Amino acid sequence: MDAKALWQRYQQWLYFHEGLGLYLDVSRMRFDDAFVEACSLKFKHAFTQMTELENGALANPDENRMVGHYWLRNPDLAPTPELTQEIANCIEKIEAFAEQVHTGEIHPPKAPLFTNILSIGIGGSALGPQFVSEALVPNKPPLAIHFIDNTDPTGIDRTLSSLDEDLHRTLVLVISKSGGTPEPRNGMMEVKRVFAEKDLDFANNAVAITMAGSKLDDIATRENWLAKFPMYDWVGGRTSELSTVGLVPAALQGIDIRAMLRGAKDMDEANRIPELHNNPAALLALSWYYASNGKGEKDMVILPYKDSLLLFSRYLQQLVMESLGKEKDLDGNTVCQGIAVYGNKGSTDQHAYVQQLREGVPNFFATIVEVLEDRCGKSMEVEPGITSGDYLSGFLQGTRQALYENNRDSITLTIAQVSPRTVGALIALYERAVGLYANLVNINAYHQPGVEAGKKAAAAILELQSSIMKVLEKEKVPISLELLAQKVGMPEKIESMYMIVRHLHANQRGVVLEGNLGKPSSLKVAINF
Ligand SMILES: O=P(O)(O)OC[C@H]1O[C@H](O)[C@H](O)[C@@H](O)[C@@H]1O
Repeated sequence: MDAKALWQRYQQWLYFHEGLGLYLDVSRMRFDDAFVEACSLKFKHAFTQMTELENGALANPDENRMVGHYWLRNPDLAPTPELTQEIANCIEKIEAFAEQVHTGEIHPPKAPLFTNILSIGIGGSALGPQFVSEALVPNKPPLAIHFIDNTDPTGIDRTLSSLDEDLHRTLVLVISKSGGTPEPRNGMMEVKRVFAEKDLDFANNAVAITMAGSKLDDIATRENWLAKFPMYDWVGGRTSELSTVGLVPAALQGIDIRAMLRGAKDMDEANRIPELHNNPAALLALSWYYASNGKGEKDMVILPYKDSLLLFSRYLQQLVMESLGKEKDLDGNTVCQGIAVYGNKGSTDQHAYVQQLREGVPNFFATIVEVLEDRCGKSMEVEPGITSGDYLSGFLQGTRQALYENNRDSITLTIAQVSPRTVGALIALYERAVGLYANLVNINAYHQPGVEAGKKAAAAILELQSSIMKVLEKEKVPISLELLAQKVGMPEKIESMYMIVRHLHANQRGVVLEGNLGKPSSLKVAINF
């Protein structure tokens, strides 16, 4: 396409939301009018489905759940007046709590103020808060946030040692929708132990964010924790950033949560317009559908040209991949759907993997995120008439052009600045695009059956470890792995047993291995009495 035609196409497809100062350019996605026409019926259906979902339909059929994250930023949409009231009350409660913490009305027993937050959670209970903190935390936040988002002992130690002397001034948020996920449970137990070692009462510093009646909820009630905030059955983990999960840590860090909610609400309104051209989420979904051939054939590379949006791709990874990565469609056909997401930031990535994007395997489409505001205030000139921000902007345009010239498609999403309002809008935009895309490919975006398989397998490994220890405790002399597997009664699990005992051996857990560690058949295993 020549420059003139491309400029026409750019103008034809450019979406602009005036209130949010948000532009979406899909002109560099090479779909033609026939493709758009062919999709229009599918979109008609998707818009209807989305309206039903917002009205409270059981849009997550397997789990028999409503899907209500859109109500969080517009409580009037909730299907009952009680829910509307509950959502509104909850936001007020969060604001009041943050205010009391900031003023010191709520304070730790041995200090006038809380100065830190330790957020313990994983998946949807970590990625949103991490993304938002990185994007929006003010320079001198009232409380500085730290995360434990795994069950990695070294990671836990590192986070705890960074808090060290401040632990007594640390507000610990334990975030788990289900309240039964092992990783945050372990994190909580490890943190509790350190509190006890320092003679601090954990309950005075602890806040639970979970569903009513969950295991975590029970613990928080029994131990009389400082505060509890509810999570709802009808909000999925990966769409929970604008629920208590994201709003409590954001408010505590001094981030304007009302502005985030407003941004999301405005975006939702734009995304309800049932016209492809005028609906930014639909334009995204259309672009994804085109690029991936409706089958996830291409990966989504997220390239924000702004350091503070670094975690956007990691946040989107869960939102997109856990929602769209499904084996079965809604009719039970095997479809193995999904779109892989990765990314980091520009222009940094131009010095890393953009080489492959430009010239290598063409298995992706890029989403370039542009932020118009370079910085708060004026910039110095690094060359006559040129600032660092001009460079960033130039690199962005250069990459977009270089990709296009080599037949690599891209979407460009532009926001005026990174603010609570635009971040709220970005979250809402992608939540809706994922929902629409799921409708286009006829899958349930709101369950995650595949995650369970890994969890069950992990639980089986821990059970196997207990069985191994029982057998070894009775053995007087070291035994081979083969004999161990026989005695445990699961010869087919010998490889897992090897991995378990090797791990125990490496961690002074009372199991010793004799022989060549790299030759499992040579090994003898015993309890180190
Ligand atoms: O918030 P939680 O219930 O602890 O869940 C945390 C995460 O774990 C699960 O494995 C799910 O796949 C995620 O969607 C969820 O966000």
